[in-house]
Amino acid sequence: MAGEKPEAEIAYYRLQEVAKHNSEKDMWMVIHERVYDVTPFLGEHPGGDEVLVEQAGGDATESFEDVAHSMDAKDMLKQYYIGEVHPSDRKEGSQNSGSFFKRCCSTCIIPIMGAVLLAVMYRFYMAESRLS
Ligand code: HEM
Repeated sequence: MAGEKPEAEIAYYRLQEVAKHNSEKDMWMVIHERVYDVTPFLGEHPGGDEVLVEQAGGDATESFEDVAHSMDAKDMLKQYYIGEVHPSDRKEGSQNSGSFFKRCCSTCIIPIMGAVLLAVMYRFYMAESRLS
């Protein structure tokens, strides 16, 4: 599977490079920070060529997700995978960017802070009720 390639084998592309491949003879696009060469898919896409042409050379993540493509469609992406967006061009907070630790921290910090606050309040409450 694409995401399982060892780090050294992964090809990284700058968005500037992806943008050059924007014709019907040579069409790349980005979906979730991954780069796909969809040239062979033109003429085969059940949603038509027009929508692909509109996204040619750009980031098609939003339009791809807006259509709520099936699992089969998501599986098909693998066939066209050629590499990843260069880390310097990734959007902050995107699904595929940042380390696991960074992503986990940003989602876990609020519940953890809430739990700590509750524990402190509980201890304070217990100490008060023992005094009275
Ligand atoms: C390589 C990328 C893409 C693949 C592999 C792909 C695959 C597919 C497949 C298999 C379908 C049939 C329905 C399904 O199984 O979900 C479909 C439908 C469709 N796709 Fe894509 N698609 C891609 C990119 C896009 C993009 C960038 C758009 C932009 C809007 C798009 C728009 C649509 C539309 C409008 C339909 C028709 C939905 C319907 O009739 O219900 N697709 N696509």
